[in-house]
Amino acid sequence: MPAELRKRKVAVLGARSVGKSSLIMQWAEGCFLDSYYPTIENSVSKSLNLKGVQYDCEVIDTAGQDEYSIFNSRHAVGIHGYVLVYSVASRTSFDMIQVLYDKIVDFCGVSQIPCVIVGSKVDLPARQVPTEEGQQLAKENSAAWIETSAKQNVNVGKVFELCLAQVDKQTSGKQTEAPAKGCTLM
Ligand SMILES: Nc1nc2c(ncn2[C@@H]2O[C@H](COP(=O)(O)OP(=O)(O)OP(=O)(O)O)[C@@H](O)[C@H]2O)c(=O)[nH]1
Repeated sequence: MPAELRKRKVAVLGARSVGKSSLIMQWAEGCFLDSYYPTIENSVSKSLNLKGVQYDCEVIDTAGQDEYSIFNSRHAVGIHGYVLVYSVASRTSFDMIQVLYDKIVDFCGVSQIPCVIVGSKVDLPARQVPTEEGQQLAKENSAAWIETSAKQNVNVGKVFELCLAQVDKQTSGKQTEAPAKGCTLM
């Protein structure tokens, strides 16, 4: 019997240079680049099979945000789930996570969104954001949470597995079409 198919569109957001593109590239292509090229916008597709379900994923890599960035409706319309990335070596990027989360729920008119909060670059020695603070932020927003290194390929696959699980948890789990308008309602 063919596996059940679920189509999922995921947006990856966060401050500039936190490693969004690197995370996606490591997940999709299995490679890492030390050089930095600011993203305008990009999308990557990949299929994966989890517990007998086939997920066809489209992942949107967005340009780095700051608190003054205007929220782009393309990052909410038709999106099933979110990956919000900060660098554990940047307190400013961590502070951006709640700002971004609030912008998304405000735009969508919902109280929570299927989301995984990611503390990236754990291989760097100069940590500014303790593990517990990341976990606490996720708890306060009913989000999943994980720390990663795209450079050392630590927990990269788990990011997207957690995101897909959050989507299934917060929707019927059966939805295969992206929402036609706005976010998935909670
Ligand atoms: N040490 C380390 N460096 C990383 C890691 N991930 C990304 N980088 C580096 O951080 C810089 C920025 O990475 P990008 O993936 O381009 O970051 P981004 O968030 O997509 O950046 P914007 O496009 O500006 O939003 C690059 O020089 C990467 O090589 C990591 O896990 N560890």
